[in-house]
Formats: sequence, structure tokens, C-alpha cells
Amino acid sequence: MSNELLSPAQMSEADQLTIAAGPLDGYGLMQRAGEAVATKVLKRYPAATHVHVLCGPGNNGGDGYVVARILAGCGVGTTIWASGTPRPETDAALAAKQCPLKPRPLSGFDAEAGSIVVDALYGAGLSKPLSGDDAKAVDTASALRLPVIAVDLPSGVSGASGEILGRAFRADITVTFARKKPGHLLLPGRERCGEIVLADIGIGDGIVAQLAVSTFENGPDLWLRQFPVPAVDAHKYKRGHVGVFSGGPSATGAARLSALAAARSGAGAVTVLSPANAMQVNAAHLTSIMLRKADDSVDIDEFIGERRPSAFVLGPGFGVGERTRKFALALLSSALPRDTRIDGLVFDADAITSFREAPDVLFEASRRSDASALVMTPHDGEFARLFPGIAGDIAASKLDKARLAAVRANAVIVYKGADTVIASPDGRAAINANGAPWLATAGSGDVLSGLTAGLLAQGMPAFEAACAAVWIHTEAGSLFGPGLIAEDLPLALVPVLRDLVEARTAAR
Ligand SMILES: NC(=O)C1=CN([C@@H]2O[C@H](COP(=O)(O)OP(=O)(O)OC[C@H]3O[C@@H](n4cnc5c(N)ncnc54)[C@H](O)[C@@H]3O)[C@@H](O)[C@H]2O)[C@@H](O)CC1
Ligand SMILES: Nc1ncnc2c1ncn2[C@@H]1O[C@H](COP(=O)(O)OP(=O)(O)O)[C@@H](O)[C@H]1O
Ligand SMILES: [K+]
Repeated sequence: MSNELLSPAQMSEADQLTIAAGPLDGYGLMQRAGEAVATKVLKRYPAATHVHVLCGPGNNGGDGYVVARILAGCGVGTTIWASGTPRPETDAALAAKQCPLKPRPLSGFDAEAGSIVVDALYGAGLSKPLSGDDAKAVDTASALRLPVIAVDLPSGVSGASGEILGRAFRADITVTFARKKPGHLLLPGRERCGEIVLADIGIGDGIVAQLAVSTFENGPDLWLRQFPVPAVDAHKYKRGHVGVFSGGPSATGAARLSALAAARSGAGAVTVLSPANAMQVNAAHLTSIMLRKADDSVDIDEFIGERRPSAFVLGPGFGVGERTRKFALALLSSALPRDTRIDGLVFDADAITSFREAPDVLFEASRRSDASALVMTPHDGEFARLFPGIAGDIAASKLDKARLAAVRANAVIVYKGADTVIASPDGRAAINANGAPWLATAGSGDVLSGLTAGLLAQGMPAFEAACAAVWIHTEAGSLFGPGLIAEDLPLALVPVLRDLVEARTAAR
């Protein structure tokens, strides 16, 4: 698998393990890294009049000296602008020595139209905000509108968090090594990377396997093996039954969007559970989706006992308050008829907000050993309501925050946004990067919660179901593109689901 994301510390461990295993040493890895970047420059910008290589004091700068040496050797006009000098006897110092070009101080950096910038100032070792000549170089490259190829990461972007430290280059291409880092996918870093190219520099899969990586880029590789495909002898209840709770008469649409998505995802049966006073409204808008009254926890118990649902969605349009808390706790509780198994619960929107004054009540319920698997899908605002301490931790990245929240709540957390992070209480986490802003439309989150419940009901484990739902949802949104409204999304899932079923069947 190449979907693992390495933290800067893991990348340097991979570096050490590779060197220890031989035959490549640190300088050999640097040669390969520099060759990969130089090859990309030559291929992508064959007509460039001149290449300006900006070299920092560490190994990122070392890669830059290799790039400059190769380009100059190929007859490309090349200038090195150095920010500091490599420490003596380091690989970077050796790379600088092997390069025949005399570096000029970065303070004088200037470039002509038609030239290219290679940013080799800082990569994984970035430890403080860019300042002085480094920051000025970012401004100069940006003012001159020159194409930038970043080595490993655009300087100024944190590889761990995607944060911008002070200033950062806006690269057209970022060539990184062995595996991507979280900062390539988390915002705002992702936006600064341009096209991301992964170069093999000799750090093998076996080395990465030794790191016990638990952070991944979300994609089918992560969950296709658990993706449900109906058996030949399927019948509707074998394909899972999802219950979706509806709000009152003026707030029923969210539940129906969720229910439709659950049905499209392959759940064999879906029931909208409606307050008595909203039955008419719901009935007027439902066809294949079933409808049943659910005013209190007795109604829920009866539904569970009689109809054996396998997953629930609670929250979209449901309303904030005591009733919502009661429903949530009843669903999490062990008061289910014996031999009934709920594969999973999805708490979204109002089910999250209802616990803002007492999140621990929810967390205690979900921590009980007999609680059903729980997936919660907060956007930024909802996340801050349920996890105020974690949300306010300025040292934590979105990835860290989702992980901490998952442990605190004993739930899979889908921390939504343009860089949705899915985190499991067992420590695994995935960052989703195939999204599109077309999804920023009212009701698209309701579709996501229904889709997640549909996959849970078909037996997908909670983390995999959440990752799959997020990926499918964003893929559908990207494919549909302009004009997308939430009503379009359930049908837009179909081509994405078809491709996944084909891929799953082919892999058998
Ligand atoms: N780890 C690996 O497996 C490989 C790493 N390579 C390269 O090595 C890079 C990492 O090298 P390093 O760990 O030396 O780190 P960097 O080269 O990113 O930076 C390290 C140096 O810069 C200083 N520094 C950091 N931020 C600064 C700032 N804002 N202002 C001024 N000085 C600052 C640090 O104190 C240190 O001296 C990678 O990004 C990659 O380009 C490659 O050579 C190939 C293999
Ligand atoms: N700019 C964006 N790029 C990609 N996905 C986005 C973007 N903005 C929102 N989304 C996704 O759209 C959905 C919106 O959900 P939510 O905020 O709950 O809205 P609603 O409550 O109106 O349904 C989430 O899945 C979120 O990740
Ligand atoms: K860089």
C-alpha cells in the first residue's frame, strides 16, 4: 500500500532504517531525491530559460544542491541562492561541495520572466516560521508569478499539520519522497502543494511496514475489501435495515435525504421514524422508503424488536434538546431485545449539538462495553460544541484533534470539511482529499450520514464504513460538479458505487 501518510518523525525513521539496511546511505538517498526533482523540472519545463534553486541549510537544501548540479550538467542555466550554509560533514555539505556552481546569498534573490524556481529551503525539518530573507524570497517568487517546484513540501508548510508557518510558497508541483505527509492533504497546506508527485528514492515498502503507520490517505485501498456486494441469494433484510429519525412537521427533509442515501448505498430496507405529527408530511414524500411512528423510546424498542434494524441515523433536522438526548442514550443503551444486534449508530447534527452542555453523559454511554458502534459526523461548529477543549488546542492539527476526540468519545469521528479527517478510537485515522467545494450545500451532510449508516447496516466495520462513505460522497460530489444540490447526491452516488462493486468483484 502506498496510502500511508508519514509524520516528519516517521520519515526520518524511514530514512535511518533504509540507511541501516543498506546499500544506500544518506547521501545516496539525497542523490535520488535530487534526481527525481531535476527529472521533473526537465520534463515539465523543457523550455525554461533559467532555473533558480533556493537552498536552505539542512537536507532539503542538500536535495537542492543535487538538483542544481544535475540541471547545470544538462546545460540548463542555473543559479543557486543559499539561505545559510550546511553544517560541516553533513550530507548537505557534501552535496554543496559536489556542486560546481557558486551559491549566491538568498538576500539578493531575483529572477527573470520565463524562469523557474526550485524551492529547497525547508522540508520536513521546518521548525519555526519563515522570516527574513526566506520570507522575502516567498514574496519575490509570488510577485514575479514564477512557476515553483517544491522539494518535499513548499517551504513554510508544516508536514505534520498542513499549517503555514509565517509564509509559504505556492507550488505548482511538489515532489515528495516515499510517501505523502499529512501536511500535503490537510488545509491550508494542500492548497500550497499544487500537483503532488511521489518519487521512489529507495525507501522500500518493507521499511514503511516497520513503522506501524496508522495514518492514511482515504481511498478504496483502505476499505474495498470490506465493501459490501450482495450475495446471489440476497434478500432485502439480509442487505441491512436502516432507521432514520425524522424531525417534526417543518423539519422532515433532512431525514428523507439521509434515508435515500442509505437506500442507494445498498441497504435492503430503510424506515423513516417519524413523530406522529409529521407522519402526513413524510408519507406524502416517501415511496420505497418505509414510514413508522416513533414518538418515544417505547416506540423505538418496539421497532427494534419487530423489524430488526441494523443501523440508525439520529440528528439531521431532529431538533436540539432533552428528547434528542433521550433517544441517543436509548439507542446506545443495552435495553435492546436479546438476539438483536445493532451494527452501528450515526449521530449527526442535532444529536451532537444536544450534548453540548453535558458531553460526558454521551461519552460515558458510548464507553459502556455493550454500546453499539458509534460514528459521529461533526462539522467545525459541532466539533467545538462537543469537544471544546480539543477544538481550542492551538498546538493540535485537525488530524490530532479528530484522534483525541475519537478516544474521548469512544466513537469513530468524521471531522468534516474540505479536508475531512476520519479517526477511530483504536488510533487509525484517514485524511480525505478527493473532495470538491460543490459539496458545500445545505443537506449534503445529511446524505453523508445516511450513506454511512447504509454501509454499517451491510456489515462494514465502523471506521471502514465512515471512510468509504466520506470518499464515495466526495467522489460523487466532484463528478456531479456545478449545480449540485443535496437532492442530486443520492442518485449521483450510483456511478461511484458501480465502479466500486466492479473493482471489488474483480479483486475476489
Ligand atoms: N528523511 C528522508 O528520508 C530524506 C530526506 N530528504 C530531505 O531532507 C529534508 C529534511 O531535512 P532536515 O531534517 O535537514 O530539515 P530541513 O532541511 O527541512 O531543515 C533543517 C534545518 O533548517 C533549520 N530551520 C527549520 N526551520 C527554519 C526556519 N523557519 N528558519 C530558519 N531555519 C530553519 C533547522 O534548524 C535545521 O537546521 C526533507 O524534507 C527532504 O527534502 C532527502 O534528502 C531524501 C531522504
Ligand atoms: N469545500 C468543501 N470541499 C469538500 N467538501 C466539503 C466542502 N465543504 C463542505 N464539504 C462537505 O460537505 C458536507 C457538508 O455537511 P454539513 O456541514 O453537515 O452540511 P449540512 O448540515 O447542510 O448537510 C460534509 O460532508 C463536508 O465535508
Ligand atoms: K521545500
